[in-house]
Formats: sequence, C-alpha cells, structure tokens
Amino acid sequence: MTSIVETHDVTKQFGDVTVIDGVSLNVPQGAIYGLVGANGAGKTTLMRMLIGLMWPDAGEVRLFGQVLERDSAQIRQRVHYVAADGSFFKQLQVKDVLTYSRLLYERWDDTRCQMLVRALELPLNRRVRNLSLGMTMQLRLAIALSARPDLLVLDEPTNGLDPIVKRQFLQLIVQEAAQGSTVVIATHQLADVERIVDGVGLLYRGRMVMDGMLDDLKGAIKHVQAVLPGGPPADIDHWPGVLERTSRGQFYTFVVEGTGDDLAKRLRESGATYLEVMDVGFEELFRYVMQKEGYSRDGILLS
Ligand SMILES: Nc1ncnc2c1ncn2[C@@H]1O[C@H](COP(=O)(O)OP(=O)(O)OP(=O)(O)O)[C@@H](O)[C@H]1O
Repeated sequence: MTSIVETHDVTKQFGDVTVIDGVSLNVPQGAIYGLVGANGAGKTTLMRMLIGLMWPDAGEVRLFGQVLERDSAQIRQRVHYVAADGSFFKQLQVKDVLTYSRLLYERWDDTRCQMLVRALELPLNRRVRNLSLGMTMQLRLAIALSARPDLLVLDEPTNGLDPIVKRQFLQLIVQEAAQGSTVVIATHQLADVERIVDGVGLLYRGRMVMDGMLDDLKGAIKHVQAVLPGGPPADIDHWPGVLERTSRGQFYTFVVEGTGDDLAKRLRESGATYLEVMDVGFEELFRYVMQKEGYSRDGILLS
C-alpha cells in the first residue's frame, strides 16, 4: 500500500531538551491515523515537522513518497493543516473568509463548501472575531474539507466542539478518507478518535512507544471472560501471557497477550461453563502495552 506520510528516526531538540526522539511512523493512503499522547508529549511539534513548518535536527520526513525539503512547494500544496490554535482573518465576515479561501486553494470544491456551511450552520455574515471557539474550529474544518487536500493534518480538531458537531465532524473525516484522502489527527482525547482511526501512534515524552494499524494492535491483547464454577486452576497466574485476573463470584475476567484462544481452550478444559474472548478498549490497550514495555501506568494518562 502506498505510504503518504513516513518519518524515519525524526529527532527535534529545543535547546538541550529533546522533544521528539527518533520517531518513525508510516501512514498508508486513505488511512485515518491518530497521533495520541498526553499534553506536552510532542504531538504538535511532530505535526509541524510533517508539513514542513518546522525541520527535524535529524531524520527524514517523506510525503507522497518524496523527501520533504524546504523547497517542496508542490508537495505542500497537497497538504492542508489545521492548527490547534490558529486565529485568522478576525476582522472578516465568514462569507469573506470563504471567498478568500476559494481563491487560495486550487482544488476548492464550492459545492462541498456550501453543503458544509449549511450542515454546520455557519453564520455567513458574522465576523470571525465574534465566533465561539467551536464555531471557529468548524469554519476552519469547512475550509480544510473544501480545499480537497490529499493529506489533511489536524491538531486537536475536536477542541471546543459540542458532542453533536463532534460526531458530524468525525463522519465528515471518515467520508474524506473513504474518498482517498489521508488524515492525521493529533489529540489527547482518545475517545474522540477511537471509533474512526485505522492506525494509531502513541507518543510519550517525545518517543513513539506504540504504533501500528489498529487491527494489529488490538490483536496483541484480549479480554477473556469465563464462568468457572470450580474456580480457576491453581497455577493460572503462571500460564503464559496472562497479564491480569479479576473476579466477581464465579465470573472471571483475564487480560491476556495474543488472541486469547489458548487461554480460552485451557479454561474450557478446566470446566468453564461460559467463555467469551473480547477486544480491549483503546485506552486500556495502551495501558497494558505500555505497562508491558515497562512504563508506569500513570505516566501515560491521556486526559
Ligand atoms: N518553540 C519551542 N521552544 C521550546 N520548547 C518548546 C517549543 N515548542 C514546544 N516546546 C516544548 O516541547 C514539548 C512538546 O510540545 P508540543 O506542543 O509538541 O506537545 P503536544 O503533545 O502537542 O502537547 P498538547 O497536547 O499540550 O498540545 C513541550 O514540553 C513544550 O513545552
């Protein structure tokens, strides 16, 4: 599959502090990739390097298969970045911002823009400085989606959006990716992107501690639930891959590495009357993988 965004061992220092430390990632075409991490993990810094607003001290960024250089204007025209805190054209009315954007972007899709203005109920005659935080973000998203970029890079795009608009926005992102665009979303709100991302990278203090396509990552750890009338086998805590066990009466929940099939089989042989293997939630998945890698659980809290 064609890679749209690749980084190889990207490192960035501010003074003598290493803020991004040897980060490599790979986002295939049409994927929605969530870049997640706690406040200060380095998401914005990494995003800015992905689009050539900042340059790595070491390592390489490739977009659309080509190395991103300072004179890569053509590559950058295919990318649209929505910064977390961008304030723009404060004096202009919304309709004038849209007119200006129409002129600015070669691939501007006016039909789409009008659809978005209607769907998001953007007040065309209001000045940007009088929009709420959420409305400003909606305007910026409407522009981003109307610009029809091949790569859309969004920094904390759900900030300030109410739940209904957030859902609407996430649907739009899914549609965008279905049409072949690639989307990178940075957020510390895992729950906001959990349902839509295909791939995810977890940044922790500038290091990419977990990265991959979601299906692969979800295959790494499972919940196995079982009813064990005779209790669990005495040596169960020494069975390979069992990370955790909790129980309420005869109902046991195990967290296990891998597919969970082996554990399920052994529990069945040990008299389980009910068995179910389930995916773990996104945040839980992160916590267990991180714990396995030797990081403290508290250190990776995202929100
Ligand atoms: N220009 C700069 N000069 C010095 N330090 C910086 C600069 N920009 C960012 N930093 C530091 O780099 C670290 C990573 O910041 P960054 O904004 O990339 O994190 P983030 O994951 O986007 O955080 P948040 O979720 O809070 O937006 C922080 O410690 C921040 O203070």
